[in-house]
Amino acid sequence: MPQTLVDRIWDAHRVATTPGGADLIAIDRVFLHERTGASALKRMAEMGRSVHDPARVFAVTDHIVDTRPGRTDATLMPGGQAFISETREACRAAGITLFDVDSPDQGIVHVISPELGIVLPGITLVAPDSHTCTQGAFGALAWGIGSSEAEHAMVTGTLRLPRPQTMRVSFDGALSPGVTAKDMALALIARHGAGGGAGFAVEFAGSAVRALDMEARMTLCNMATEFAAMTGIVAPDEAAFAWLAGRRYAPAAFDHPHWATLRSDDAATFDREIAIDASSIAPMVSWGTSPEQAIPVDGAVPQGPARAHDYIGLDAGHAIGGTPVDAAFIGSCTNSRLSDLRKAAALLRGKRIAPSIRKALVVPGSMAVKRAAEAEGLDKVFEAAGFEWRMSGCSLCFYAGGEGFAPGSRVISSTNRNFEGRQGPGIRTHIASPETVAASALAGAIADPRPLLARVAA
Ligand SMILES: CC(C)[C@H](C(=O)O)[C@@H](O)C(=O)O
Ligand code: SF4
Repeated sequence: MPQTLVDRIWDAHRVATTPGGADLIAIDRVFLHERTGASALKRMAEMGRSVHDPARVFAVTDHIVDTRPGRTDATLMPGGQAFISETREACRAAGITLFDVDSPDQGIVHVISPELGIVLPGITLVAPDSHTCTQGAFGALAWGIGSSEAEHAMVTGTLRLPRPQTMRVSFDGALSPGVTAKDMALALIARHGAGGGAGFAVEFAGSAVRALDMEARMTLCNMATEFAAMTGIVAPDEAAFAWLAGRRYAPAAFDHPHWATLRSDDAATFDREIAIDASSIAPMVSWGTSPEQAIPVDGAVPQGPARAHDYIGLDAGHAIGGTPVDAAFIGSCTNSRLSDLRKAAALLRGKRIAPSIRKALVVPGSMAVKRAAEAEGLDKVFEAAGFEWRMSGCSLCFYAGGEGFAPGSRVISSTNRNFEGRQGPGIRTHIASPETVAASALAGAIADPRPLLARVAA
């Protein structure tokens, strides 16, 4: 019978079907971070349970770490210390590889897992973090779980859960210049709702997805959780195999016939199909407090819930372009990889951000991204433009205390979440691509990157 990619990976990992109808699924990798992983390990230790196979479990400190240059244990974020020391102790006791704050491999969990070749096509990978879906870009079934499920996965090597429904989102046609994977994700969520993917594992397909490089596919899959989907996945192709080959935990080559089977059959049927014309998408920016409240950057704020208008301070009918911003943030597991930084730097080269911008940060997704960017001189471009150049971590994607934007700030941000208080109490977040963040930082107001791109290209 013709199968979807998700069903194929599911069936290959199904250990049993339980009486309630849920399946017991073999879990190939678990990735922990200090914010949610330490507690899982601690509870396991208290109950006298041990990790089934420590070689399949990895951990990183990324969420509540200082990202200022020269960070040490003494400069750890307030609130982060306990999580970090518990993670260190628990990983040591359990024999789990930890990429700690001082490791050259440190970075945001979903950035370093692909970089190190820990995620692989066709595997199941879980992490107690909602953006684990990022890693579906490589054709893995990768999804976010809770801490207690993480305990179950570590102790038993399995998880019990119902088979998700399948959805295919096809983007066909060509993206216009200046339109990115971030805009594809925001357009999907704006058109079909922040709850549109609930209950589904979403396969992203179509010529516009095939045309994306691996880093852009990660951006697209990253936002599957903002669509309420269990996960996002892209069928792995030569681009995926080439990107992973030779990485530390990956096989040297992907030439076994098995790898070629990781796709949906032509005749496979999905529980739901959505088709989007990629050429209809413009650079997007969120105007409100949900990712579905996103509009083309040259559009006007529509009528939405009163509470969203009040929080964000923008009325219906207001042109979003030209809205003054106080801060700019380039980073997060959505958009902090080398290609993201290159694209933002290309717009900022030789220019200065507006004097009204009070805080502007570039936070590379990993120390490896940071080194690669520095080797190309991107750090100097950002600093000359007025951005701070940071160490890697989640930073102000996620207000973890200890560092914040000035009270009341309106931030243009390459992150994935814009709910009330996400980047700090009262902070108003507009999510967009790194290109739109760069253009807006230069203008001191939300700005369309396309005119600037055209000038840079000329
Ligand atoms: C801290 C963690 C549990 C959280 C998540 O799961 O998403 C964080 O990464 C986030 O983005 O809000
Ligand atoms: S970068 Fe932001 S969204 Fe991604 S894992 Fe960290 S806190 Fe979550």
